[in-house]
Amino acid sequence: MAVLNRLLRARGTTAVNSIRRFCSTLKTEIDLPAPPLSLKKPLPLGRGTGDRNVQWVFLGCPGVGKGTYAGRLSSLLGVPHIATGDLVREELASQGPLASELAKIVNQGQLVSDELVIKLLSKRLEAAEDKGQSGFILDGFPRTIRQAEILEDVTDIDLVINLKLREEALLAKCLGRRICSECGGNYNVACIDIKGENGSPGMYMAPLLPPQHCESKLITRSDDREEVVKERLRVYNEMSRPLEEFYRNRGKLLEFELPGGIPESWPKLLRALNLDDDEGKKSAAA
Ligand SMILES: Nc1ncnc2c1ncn2[C@@H]1O[C@H](COP(=O)(O)OP(=O)(O)O)[C@@H](O)[C@H]1O
Repeated sequence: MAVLNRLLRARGTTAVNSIRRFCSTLKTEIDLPAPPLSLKKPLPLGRGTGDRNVQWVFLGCPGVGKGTYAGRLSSLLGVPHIATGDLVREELASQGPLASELAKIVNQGQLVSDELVIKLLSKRLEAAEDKGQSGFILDGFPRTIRQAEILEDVTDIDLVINLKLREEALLAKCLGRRICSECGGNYNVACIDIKGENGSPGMYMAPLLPPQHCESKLITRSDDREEVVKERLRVYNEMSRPLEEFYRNRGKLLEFELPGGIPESWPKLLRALNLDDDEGKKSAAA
């Protein structure tokens, strides 16, 4: 990890080479030219035999549903879904030396340091590599321009999906989030029903209720409290929103406005990604 720390202090050529060496253990094919990106036909990008798997990123505000759609696409495409928020929470739960400092940061809705997130992400990518997995769908990383630059130095990202949802739904979705403490299933008890007015359409998102055997084991994330969610939304706008421009300038950004809940949004997302004719896989992920 000293290599990463050096890189984070000075992103000079030597440091970049160091991280390239480091990341070559992750088999991220640093020197491969990025496959030509066309949002009309983003697939099959690197899905053929002997080629690498997709390397995608999900952007979007807290509560937008990055985890839900990244998870579904990861099952569909057979690539690991890597959520840095989950990695941070695992580190917190491990009660290691960093746990109490981390808890303070996360529960105030702030970002943890780039150094720590990169360390956790590198470990996770190494584990994926050890399991013979290739490609990834990143969710929650990068979250700052600095993280995006570091990622760009070490690998090619094919596509960045920017999920968008009406502002009034975001807070309610975060506050409605529930996790089963036993099986880890993610649910949402919020029922979002925005009436259409003055020409703007209404929107309905049904709750995603847990099965009966999970009902008594539901917990709420400690950072899904109203004041913390509002701070996370503010931090997102300040630190992460500039990533849209960063990836738009590179021709990698796919903007996707969620039209409603999973039943309406999932087929439309598949269509936007040119995955909709793959019926077998679609049902496998449903
Ligand atoms: N890439 C990152 N950089 C810095 N902090 C991160 C990153 N990813 C996750 N975190 C930390 O973990 C918390 C939870 O992340 P996540 O589950 O992705 O939340 P959200 O629902 O806000 O998208 C964040 O508020 C932040 O403290």
